[in-house]
Amino acid sequence: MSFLVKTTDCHHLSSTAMAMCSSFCPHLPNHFGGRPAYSFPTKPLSFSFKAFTSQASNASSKDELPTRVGFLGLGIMGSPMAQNLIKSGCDVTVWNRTKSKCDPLISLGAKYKPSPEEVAASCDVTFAMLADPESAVDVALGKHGAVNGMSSGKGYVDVSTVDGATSKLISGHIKSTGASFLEAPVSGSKKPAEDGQLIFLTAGDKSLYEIAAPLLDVMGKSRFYLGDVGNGAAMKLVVNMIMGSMMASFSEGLLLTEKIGLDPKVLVEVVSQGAISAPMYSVKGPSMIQSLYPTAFPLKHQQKDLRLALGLAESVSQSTPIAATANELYKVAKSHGLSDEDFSAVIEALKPKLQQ
Ligand SMILES: NC(=O)C1=CN([C@@H]2O[C@H](COP(=O)(O)OP(=O)(O)OC[C@H]3O[C@@H](n4cnc5c(N)ncnc54)[C@H](OP(=O)(O)O)[C@@H]3O)[C@@H](O)[C@H]2O)C=CC1
Ligand SMILES: O=CCCC(=O)O
Repeated sequence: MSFLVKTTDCHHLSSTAMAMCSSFCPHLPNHFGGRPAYSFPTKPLSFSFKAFTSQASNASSKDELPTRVGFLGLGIMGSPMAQNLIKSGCDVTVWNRTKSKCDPLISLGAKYKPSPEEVAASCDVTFAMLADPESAVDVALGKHGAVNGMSSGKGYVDVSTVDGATSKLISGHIKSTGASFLEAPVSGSKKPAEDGQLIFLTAGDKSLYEIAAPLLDVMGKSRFYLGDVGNGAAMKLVVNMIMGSMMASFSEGLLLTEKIGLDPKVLVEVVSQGAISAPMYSVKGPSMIQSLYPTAFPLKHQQKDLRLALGLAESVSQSTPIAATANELYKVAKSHGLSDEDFSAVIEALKPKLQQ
């Protein structure tokens, strides 16, 4: 396993890597320049940019470096991620099931293709940010799916949160075309996506990881390479399993505080100063107290992640009673029409009117 955190400059990158960054996205050095400093021990990245271009069916000289990036799925996460790629100077082609969501990106300079197949065919690296396993499979492998546009020298990077089996299925089909596959689900929500501060949990073809690294660095603050396909998906599910339980527990605390006559706003402040402090509590607590749930991470996706994490735990006979209980609460919240609210709306499932 290896990981890398964004730095203020590109001094940690080899000159080859820098050349590659600039080739993907001409404005990358400036983009890196404004970021917060982190230092970390990491192996120097060895980019195989030339190797990649030599495999590309449409790259015949150094002047035709693979600069074309596809983006499939422009929801809460995909839109800002694609937007950051465009702003950093990448040549981005977008597709979304609901076409109108492409329009703001087209205004920013993105190209549009009417199917995932056509995006993949016209791009060197194609990202997919889709709702769930079903949509990830549909877009990759369905009629006019991305797989039909893939070929040797191209790469498919699935950043959706899915289970390992789904990721392996997609990987198998993509690789059968001669293309490379990387799973790269993200930790971090709407605001980190807007700010280019996501955390990528990647696994799959190491060569594609290295090729995609400058693009991941435009969209994120750090990236982990975890080995075989399935490991990135599994890590993401474990993280979100913990998060779902934390939110359910926090919800109980807020409601109990209020019921015993204490001020839940004070609870949020106390929690923020102690060992269990987490940005999630400080960010979401004040709106939860007002019963407001502006959507950053849809509740339906949190429940999907708990469901998939429970399946993962089951597959290795690991007991996860807390996550299982939390999952039930999210299911109750969903059944009361809260699917598209933020996942912090799970607190509603603990209020008497919803418990009947
Ligand atoms: N929001 C968050 O905070 C985070 C979300 N994630 C994960 O990222 C992924 C995307 O999340 P998010 O952007 O919030 O979700 P959204 O619900 O906002 O977007 C989902 C995207 O998937 C598309 N889609 C859904 N079903 C289909 C289908 N059958 N065929 C084609 N496209 C489909 C939607 O298209 P359309 O616009 O047409 O509906 C949309 O582009 C999920 O896997 C989620 O778990 C990961 C980290 C954080
Ligand atoms: O999958 C969603 C994760 C949300 C977050 O990490 O804040």
